[in-house]
Amino acid sequence: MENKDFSSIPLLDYSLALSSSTKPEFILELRYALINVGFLYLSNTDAMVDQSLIESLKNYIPKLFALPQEEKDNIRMANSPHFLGYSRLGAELTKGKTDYREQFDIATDHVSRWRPGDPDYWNIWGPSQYPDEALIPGFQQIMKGYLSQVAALGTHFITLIAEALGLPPDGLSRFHDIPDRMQHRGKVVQYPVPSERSESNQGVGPHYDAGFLTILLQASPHPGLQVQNLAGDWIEAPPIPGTFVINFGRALEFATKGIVRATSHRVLSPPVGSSSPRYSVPLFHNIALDVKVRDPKYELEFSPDIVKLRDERGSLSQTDSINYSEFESQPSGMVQLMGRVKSHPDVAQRHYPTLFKQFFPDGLPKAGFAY
Ligand SMILES: O=C(O)CCC(=O)C(=O)O
Ligand SMILES: [Fe+2]
Repeated sequence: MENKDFSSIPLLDYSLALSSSTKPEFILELRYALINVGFLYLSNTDAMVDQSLIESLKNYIPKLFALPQEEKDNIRMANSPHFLGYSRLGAELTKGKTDYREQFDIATDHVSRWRPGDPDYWNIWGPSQYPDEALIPGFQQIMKGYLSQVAALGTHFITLIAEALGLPPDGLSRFHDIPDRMQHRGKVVQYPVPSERSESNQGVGPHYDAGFLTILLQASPHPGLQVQNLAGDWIEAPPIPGTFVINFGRALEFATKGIVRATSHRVLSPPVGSSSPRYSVPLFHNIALDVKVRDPKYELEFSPDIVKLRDERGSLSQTDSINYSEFESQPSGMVQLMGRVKSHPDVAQRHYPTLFKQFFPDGLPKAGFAY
């Protein structure tokens, strides 16, 4: 039998999707990436995301992390019921090991619609915290522009995903509210160079992403991102200039009955002795908070030839990542809230005390467990 596993990550040219003569070719390549890989590189996205915005953002990132510790702590995540803000190095565990990264969670602009009495999970979306403008002039504007353009790219990309799965372009729209009522979560991440004595090179341990898709900017030339194929081997996904990396999350996998692959991935720290940290900016494109992906009202019908491609692919014999099985029964917002409570217990203790006690009956652990 032909081997359906992957040993490299496909590169797709977004501009092909924008012209009717080349779109069918793009859709076929996307179908392969969705079903067989779960990851792809996307080039030529300038119709949606200004290259100048990407360059300015890259220039700001080292300055953002170089802010005085006190200023970073002023916008710490614990201030925010929306889990948006700064997390110090070593605040999260994945698979029981500390993730060696420092990060700012910053989302697209959104006003929380939560009022007392509403479900808690409505409150995971809300305004971001930015550093004082005087400390890093212009960053806020660039970051907001970047997030909103990349989110719009994601919204268009989802129509292409629908087509690649044999659905009409709006075939996945039931999972989203109108764009103005959605929030998508970005992160600016620094993976420091470990010291000679460090026992671990875990930037972030093996995991799946939760939502529909993640659009990742590798903002420095370091390798380190790795993707796990069906055989369990780790395939390198080094930065390719002028591209985003796109991968699919558990919500899309559940919503498509396993046709789309959510693929396990991890990041290794830069090698000891590297001259600079690795930087990345993922944007996690969300689905609406109230959607229960397994509710019959959201069930999708796929043609037999698409289902056949899934069945021929086979399934993962073993994985290093286990998470988000809660999508079987819970609304998407609740799945996200539970994930956040586990990874940021200090934030949960302050803003969601009842849930906190459920997950941490013995009180605050030293660090959260991310996945
Ligand atoms: O930093 C990266 O390249 C990937 C990060 C990642 O997988 C995540 O934060 O979910
Ligand atoms: Fe990830």
